Amino acid sequence: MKVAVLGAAGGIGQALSLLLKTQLPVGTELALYDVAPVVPGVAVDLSHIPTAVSVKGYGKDDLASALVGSDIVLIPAGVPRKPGMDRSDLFNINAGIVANLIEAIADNCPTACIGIITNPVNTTVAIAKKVLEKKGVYNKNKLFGVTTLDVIRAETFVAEIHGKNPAEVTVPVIGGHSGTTILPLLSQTGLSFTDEQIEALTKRIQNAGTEVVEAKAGGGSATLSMGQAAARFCLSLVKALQGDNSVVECTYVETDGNDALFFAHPVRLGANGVEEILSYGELSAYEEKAKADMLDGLKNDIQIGLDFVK
Ligand SMILES: NC(=O)C1=CN([C@@H]2O[C@H](COP(=O)(O)OP(=O)(O)OC[C@H]3O[C@@H](n4cnc5c(N)ncnc54)[C@H](O)[C@@H]3O)[C@@H](O)[C@H]2O)C=CC1
Ligand SMILES: O=C([O-])CC(=O)C(=O)O
Repeated sequence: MKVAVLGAAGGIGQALSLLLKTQLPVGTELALYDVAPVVPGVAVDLSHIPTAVSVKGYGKDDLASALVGSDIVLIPAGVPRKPGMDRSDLFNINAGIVANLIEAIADNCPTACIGIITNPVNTTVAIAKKVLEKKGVYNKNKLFGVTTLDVIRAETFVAEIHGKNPAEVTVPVIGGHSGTTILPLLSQTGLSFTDEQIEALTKRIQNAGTEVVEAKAGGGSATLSMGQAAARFCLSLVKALQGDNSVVECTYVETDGNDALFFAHPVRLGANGVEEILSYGELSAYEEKAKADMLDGLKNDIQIGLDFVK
């Protein structure tokens, strides 16, 4: 098994790479790529941790070598938000970065599962689809927008309110990954909430990225919690690729278009990536309305991505 992290020297990239070095199965190869000259150093640093996962750093001109043979490619490359910005304000810089990296994936490891972290996720995943299609290697079962951070935040905040261990709480989060497109399904937690709690919790989960951006006061956005979220997603994918058919994660994937072309759903993973897109079940009236209200915005975000690739 080979896992590549593109943008590995960044805030997310380093946290994620540390977690993967310590948690990937024995014998895994971890390839760390970044345009920042520190990346070989990050790899040497991690290589001193005594686990049976080999780590190698790849600089700016070595993208092809980093990618060849990869089974999973995770992409946290790109710029993060500063206070006052929306995720969509990152489009101008990050769209081109993602498109170039995806082209290289198409050329060097066209059958890899790709997890896109770079914002705006609602749009960058659509860019990836188009680039892969143009290269003739698109497989919708292997392209994922990583929305796991919304899930772990929802689990944390719900556990806090109910005085529970977060490990015992499950909250599906559907839709997209920005503002109101993030839709936590509190009705499916098996726990009860007042209307006021539902309103406040939903808003907190939707604005949690901004909560971090403001607290970091110009120093970036969520990196450590995102590292944890991406590691959870990657380890689930590894398990599934190795034959476990029972792994379910919420992730932003291409759907039949019932809601929008891309929509985060609970997804059963397997040896070929998406094994089955699971129904998100019945929504409460509050959730139905929240979904109806955000769909046009999400579809617009997706269209911007599709239109970006000529
Ligand atoms: N999906 C999600 O839930 C989340 C997504 N993000 C997004 O993740 C991205 C990265 O965030 P951070 O790690 O905090 O930023 P960062 O600035 O700390 O790291 C980004 C890294 O990407 C590298 N990079 C830039 N262009 C590159 C290229 N063409 N190829 C390879 N590497 C390249 C930079 O050198 C840097 O090391 C941002 O777009 C951010 O908005 C952040 C948090 C959550
Ligand atoms: O808010 C941001 O810009 C980063 C992000 O996607 C998150 O933390 O959910």
